[in-house]
Amino acid sequence: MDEHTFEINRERAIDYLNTRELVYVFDGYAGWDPKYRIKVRVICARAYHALFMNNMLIRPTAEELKNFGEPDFIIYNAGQFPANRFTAGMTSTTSVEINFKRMEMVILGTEYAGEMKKGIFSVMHYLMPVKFGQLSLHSSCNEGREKGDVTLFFGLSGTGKTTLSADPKRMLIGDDEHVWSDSGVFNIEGGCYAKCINLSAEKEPEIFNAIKFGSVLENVVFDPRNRTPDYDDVSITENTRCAYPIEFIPSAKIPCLSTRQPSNIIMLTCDAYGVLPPISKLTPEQAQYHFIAGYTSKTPGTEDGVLEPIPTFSTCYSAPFIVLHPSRYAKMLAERMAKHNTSCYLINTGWTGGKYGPESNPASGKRCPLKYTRAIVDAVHSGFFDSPDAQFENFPIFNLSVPRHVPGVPDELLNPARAWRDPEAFEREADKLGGMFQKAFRLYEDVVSADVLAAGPSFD
Ligand SMILES: Nc1ncnc2c1ncn2[C@@H]1O[C@H](COP(=O)(O)OP(=O)(O)O)[C@@H](O)[C@H]1O
Ligand SMILES: C=C(OP(=O)(O)O)C(=O)O
Repeated sequence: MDEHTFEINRERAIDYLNTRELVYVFDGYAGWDPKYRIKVRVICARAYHALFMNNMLIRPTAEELKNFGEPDFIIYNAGQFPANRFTAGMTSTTSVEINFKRMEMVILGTEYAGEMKKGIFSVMHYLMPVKFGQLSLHSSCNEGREKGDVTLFFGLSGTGKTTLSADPKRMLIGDDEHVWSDSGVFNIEGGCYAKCINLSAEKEPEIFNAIKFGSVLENVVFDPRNRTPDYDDVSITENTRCAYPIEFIPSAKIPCLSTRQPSNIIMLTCDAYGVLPPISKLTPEQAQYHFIAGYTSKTPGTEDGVLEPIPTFSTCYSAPFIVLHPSRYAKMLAERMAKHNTSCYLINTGWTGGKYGPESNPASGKRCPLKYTRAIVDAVHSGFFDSPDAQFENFPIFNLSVPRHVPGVPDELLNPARAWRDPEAFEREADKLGGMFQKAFRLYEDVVSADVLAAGPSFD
């Protein structure tokens, strides 16, 4: 989009806001480390958008608000009003745009509140590396209560960052956007944005209980007589959400930062082909390879038009939000992992025992039960994989180290070659996925070292 089109859309948004009797303004911070935080002003026509950003940004104290001054970044949210399709460069009535020169964001034609938080994330993906030399990441983060060890969970939407980081055994630093800085890790946000589809108190008690007065439920159907939400109702969309201040999670760590460097990185992928093992331990080269490849499946939910899991390669697990070449972030990641001796695991929260398919087909797999993924994450945190009890086997084509046993998880689930009913069908899918990785990675062949290139799938 050229600057002129931005100016037209900006003017349209401001004109629309000026027609409203009530306009809501919220000032807050992005970034818990005062050295790197930015001041954000949100100007919108819907109270729900203002409350959403009140929950999602870091709320200033009364004193901080008094001295807030001019914002570093402004969001004009006129989402109820469409963009003009006849404006040169516009292809639809929806427009979400950021102008880095003006440090402004303009929203027209969509009321999905998530656009605002992800807009700020895109700005941080520029400012952090370029202005401050720090690494922004699409990740959740938590910290051990006793050891203070920090884990980062990378992953595209729907892979389990929010679900797995809300762990009563650990302190929550944040569920979606972090910066790995020279002095530790800090959360960019002051709240969480959880998926509500099929939410239950039994499976996800922390998130279920965070939904209370002050939270914003978005697209969730509820009974107007008693205001009871129905989390199984997807009649509006599968992308039902709740935004709540992070302190609604009892184990949240306030301020949301750690001065410790990460001990573990968990790369979350949701593999609809059911090929990747529920857990494998990565070498530093494999960590770089998988970070750049960013393989996962988009699941029905966040993105419009996704009706079944669609395999995708979203570089840095963050393609829609990064603004620099992926190799910039990957290089910083490799340097930090080497300097701080950070271990890395690849966890498949997607399908096991077969690929995605109708339940009526006995050859179909199913999504890895959450209780097993949680047991696997617990094993990472207990140090099990570095203990003499851990035994690994090689997972061909992908050349991954897969444990033979993990406490609390059935052994047969751990190696897809054994978990599938039909070993030949598994081999066909593994070949297909390996080939897809090779094809997707061609884009990056010229910017990575030979070691990283060799860390991907191979048919030799
Ligand atoms: N094994 C699993 N691990 C993590 N999440 C799972 C698993 N199985 C099902 N889910 C569901 O998948 C969704 C993951 O979404 P979420 O944690 O919000 O992802 P993200 O924060 O990465 O966008 C949740 O609705 C969760 O209940
Ligand atoms: C808010 C979003 O991210 P996530 O699904 O990771 O919460 C989004 O992409 O709309």
